[in-house]
Amino acid sequence: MIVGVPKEIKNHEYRIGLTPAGARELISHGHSVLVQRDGGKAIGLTNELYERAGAEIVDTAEEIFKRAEMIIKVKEPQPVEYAMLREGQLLYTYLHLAPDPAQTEGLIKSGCTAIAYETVTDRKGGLPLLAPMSEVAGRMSIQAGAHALERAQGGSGVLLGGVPGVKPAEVLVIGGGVVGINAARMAMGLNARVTILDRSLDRLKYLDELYGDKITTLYSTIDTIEDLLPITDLVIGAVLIPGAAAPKLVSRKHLSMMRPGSVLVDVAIDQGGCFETSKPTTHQSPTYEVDGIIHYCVANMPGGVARTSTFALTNATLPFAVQLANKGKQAMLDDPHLMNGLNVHKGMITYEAVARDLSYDYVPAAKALTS
Ligand SMILES: NC(=O)C1=CN([C@@H]2O[C@H](COP(=O)(O)OP(=O)(O)OC[C@H]3O[C@@H](n4cnc5c(N)ncnc54)[C@H](O)[C@@H]3O)[C@@H](O)[C@H]2O)C=CC1
Ligand SMILES: CC(=O)C(=O)O
Ligand SMILES: [Mg+2]
Repeated sequence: MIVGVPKEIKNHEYRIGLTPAGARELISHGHSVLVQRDGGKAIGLTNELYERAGAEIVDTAEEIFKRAEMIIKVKEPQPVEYAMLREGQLLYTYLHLAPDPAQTEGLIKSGCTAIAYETVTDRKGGLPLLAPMSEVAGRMSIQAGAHALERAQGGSGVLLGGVPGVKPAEVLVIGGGVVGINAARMAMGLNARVTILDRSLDRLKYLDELYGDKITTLYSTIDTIEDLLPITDLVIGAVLIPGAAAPKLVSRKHLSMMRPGSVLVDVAIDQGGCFETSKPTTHQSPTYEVDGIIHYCVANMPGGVARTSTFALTNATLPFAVQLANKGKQAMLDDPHLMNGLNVHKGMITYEAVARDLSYDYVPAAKALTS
């Protein structure tokens, strides 16, 4: 199969869908890999490294989309990209369709077969292709929040760890999954006081067993959130209902309960955000203020540490990429976990939460693939 890797075009997105080592693995299985010129240059993955791995360097995205049978990317296709997709072509990338009707329509119109990293599953019930970027974003969320708390950034001027004689900041992490646990670890490491909320009692039990009295675990309800907001300096939004639009857990009226200059970091923004006042921001202009509260809502946080993130992403995506290149759509029929990644096929929506949130008919993936 011909596999194409275009340069990412989202604002300050320096990740690339495949490392040179990943390209070499695909080529060793008999596939051809096309990489857009300078696609990895910003993070030291030069054209020469890809060529040494056996890949062909191609000048334009147009040529990649034209020649490749499978496109491997990082972020959801932008309008100029989904306009270039076609029926029979595989698209393997993050999609986050539920909050993005325009992209969904674009993919439907293209007729392509679109596999979303964020809904591929594993045997343990996890999301193995989302997890590495959630680890990155969870860890970054505390750095981003700490910076936004600085007075010159509009924050309240609180240092997360405090100092001897001055109390540390209160960090509230809503959602104790992969983002949540990584955020909590970083916040604890900086000596902040950490509370984690979740709706999964199993997850709260796990976190409690792991961290004991270093954190507080609480069941997530509106009451719990309202009790905590007035004493919280930094809130991390880290909830997920796979594939679905994020539930809104902090409303605009809640902002007035918080101390001015407190910070909300909405990591769940790629699924539409879990705070009512969230709107996607970029690395170029990551924060804005609503009612005295600083919001950080960067939808591609891992792009900020693109080198680490690119290696972490390819480590996770490569085994499935090899299966897809080897077997085409049969790879999904052979592996139910990969099939869970299928969101759109030949104009059909094959992921139930996306169909429900955007009011499309739902066609189960197995049926769509065999129709
Ligand atoms: N902005 C960015 O750059 C990035 C965003 N993300 C996003 O971060 C979000 C979280 O991802 P993961 O941690 O990997 O998901 P996860 O599935 O590991 O964890 C989500 C947790 O939220 C909990 N949850 C669901 N509803 C809840 C509620 N009402 N209250 C409290 N907890 C609730 C679940 O029980 C689960 O433990 C996702 O939307 C993901 O796409 C991930 C990476 C990068
Ligand atoms: C998961 C995601 O949205 C990202 O890595 O940018
Ligand atoms: Mg998006």
